[in-house]
Amino acid sequence: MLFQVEMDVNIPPGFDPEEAATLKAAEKVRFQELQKAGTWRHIWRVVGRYANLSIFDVPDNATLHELLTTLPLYPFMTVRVTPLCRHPSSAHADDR
Ligand SMILES: O=C(O)CC1=CCC(=O)O1
Repeated sequence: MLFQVEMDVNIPPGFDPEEAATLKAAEKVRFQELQKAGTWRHIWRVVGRYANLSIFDVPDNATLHELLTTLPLYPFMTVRVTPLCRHPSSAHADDR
């Protein structure tokens, strides 16, 4: 199942910069694992915001929930999820 996921990251002012850097590095590592696995299919920066717009490919809602809530930056994120399905005009066989 495909999902559009928009993540806004809000690290509060005054948060320890070293801890923030550690969390960002851990987030990148987790992202790269999930990208290699084909689970985190796409990511784009949202212009002008500390936010990304991503496409996830996961078996079900519960898997996505587990995955998102265990991301290192999750405690600082506002997450919006939009379930997607294949458009009848799509030429991409891997859209599901
Ligand atoms: O920078 C972000 O939008 C948060 C994030 C998600 C994956 C990653 O590497 O950083």
